[in-house]
Amino acid sequence: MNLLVTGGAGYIGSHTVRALQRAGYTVTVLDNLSSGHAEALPDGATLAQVDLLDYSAVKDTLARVRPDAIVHFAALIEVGESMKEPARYYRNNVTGSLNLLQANAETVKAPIVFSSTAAVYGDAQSTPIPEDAPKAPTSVYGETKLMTEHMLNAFDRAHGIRHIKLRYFNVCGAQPGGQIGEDHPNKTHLIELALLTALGQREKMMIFGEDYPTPDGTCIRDYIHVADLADAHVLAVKALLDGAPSNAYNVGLGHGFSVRQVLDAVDDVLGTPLKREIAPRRAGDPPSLVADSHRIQQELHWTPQFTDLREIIRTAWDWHRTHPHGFKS
Ligand SMILES: NC(=O)c1ccc[n+]([C@@H]2O[C@H](COP(=O)([O-])OP(=O)(O)OC[C@H]3O[C@@H](n4cnc5c(N)ncnc54)[C@H](O)[C@@H]3O)[C@@H](O)[C@H]2O)c1
Ligand SMILES: O=c1ccn([C@@H]2O[C@H](COP(=O)(O)OP(=O)(O)O[C@H]3O[C@H](CO)[C@H](O)[C@H](O)[C@H]3O)[C@@H](O)[C@H]2O)c(=O)[nH]1
Repeated sequence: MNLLVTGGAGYIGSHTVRALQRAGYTVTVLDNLSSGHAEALPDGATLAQVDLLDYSAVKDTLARVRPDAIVHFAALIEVGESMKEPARYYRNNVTGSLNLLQANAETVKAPIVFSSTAAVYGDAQSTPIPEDAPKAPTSVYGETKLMTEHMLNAFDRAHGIRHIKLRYFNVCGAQPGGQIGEDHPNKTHLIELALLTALGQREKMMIFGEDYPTPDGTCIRDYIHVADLADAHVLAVKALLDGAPSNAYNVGLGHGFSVRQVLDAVDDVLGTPLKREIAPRRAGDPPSLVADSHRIQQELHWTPQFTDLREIIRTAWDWHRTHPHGFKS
């Protein structure tokens, strides 16, 4: 079976491409390498260096590869940046996704697994958050993902193209063995920044807000290991290829950790405390996002292997200390 993976040269994509290959799929990656790395691709994966904003190139790639299913990761991903540069986010994430959906509808009509996000829920009214909770993104990034979800629904209704939306919570860690890991050009993710601070590349860790309505005043998130998330994609692809109807699944562990608790866990793994400073809130950040992931566990039989935050951080640390400058190390 042939798969097209958009954004497969990125952090989550490159882990998932490997998991899909291990499950027996042949993978072509469509990526413009704006934040991904050709070096992150494993042997056997073919790279089509194409921008999703180039409609005819996307359509040509689909017509040539003729995938049985598509996994769609390609996007800009930063909550804070999306508030400052909304046009770039709407164009890349919404128009880019629309190009993919329309080109697919005009060619192979392959089912799609889509990278959605906990950010579609915004300020959640209850926690943990089930899939049918109200969607009210607090960031442009979250809005672009919710708009893409709506487009997927419309293409199912109009063209019978099925999809699975995977709403990831906070993805972290690295493939055990230290060969690939997180290397975003702009470093914004909490754990990646903390570990780069430990390597001396940053002076201190900033805590963005300590006046949130949470027990210690800092934001709460649900941290999931990238290898477990990659497995969720393999299960979603299999389900679609077996004829499953469209659906949405949260992917998280169901445990919330505050920014302070995450930094405490990083200190434990490093065996030494990082310097911390309180900074103002970052625009667009909801106070708490914790997943109710029962649906994917029950329906797709997803079972996370990494359930201990310190163990997850240790896998990320193995990657960063052996690749202090990412793929350029
Ligand atoms: N990292 C997280 O914690 C997290 C959480 C929830 C959802 N997500 C979603 O998961 C997906 C992957 O995230 P990631 O952390 O691996 O990010 P990433 O930046 O490492 O990967 C994104 C990939 O998409 C490519 N890309 C971006 N725009 C493109 C375009 N117009 N055409 C072709 N390729 C393009 C980039 O070059 C990159 O390889 C994204 O859709 C993101 O929104 C990530
Ligand atoms: O130096 C830092 C970096 C982050 N934070 C805080 O740590 C928490 C986590 O921030 P991240 O940037 O690591 O992750 P986000 O929750 O902002 O976003 C991530 O998870 C979301 C889903 O929950 C989205 O999908 C998004 O793509 C992905 O980047 C937030 O409260 C943030 O304000 C800090 O205090 N200091």
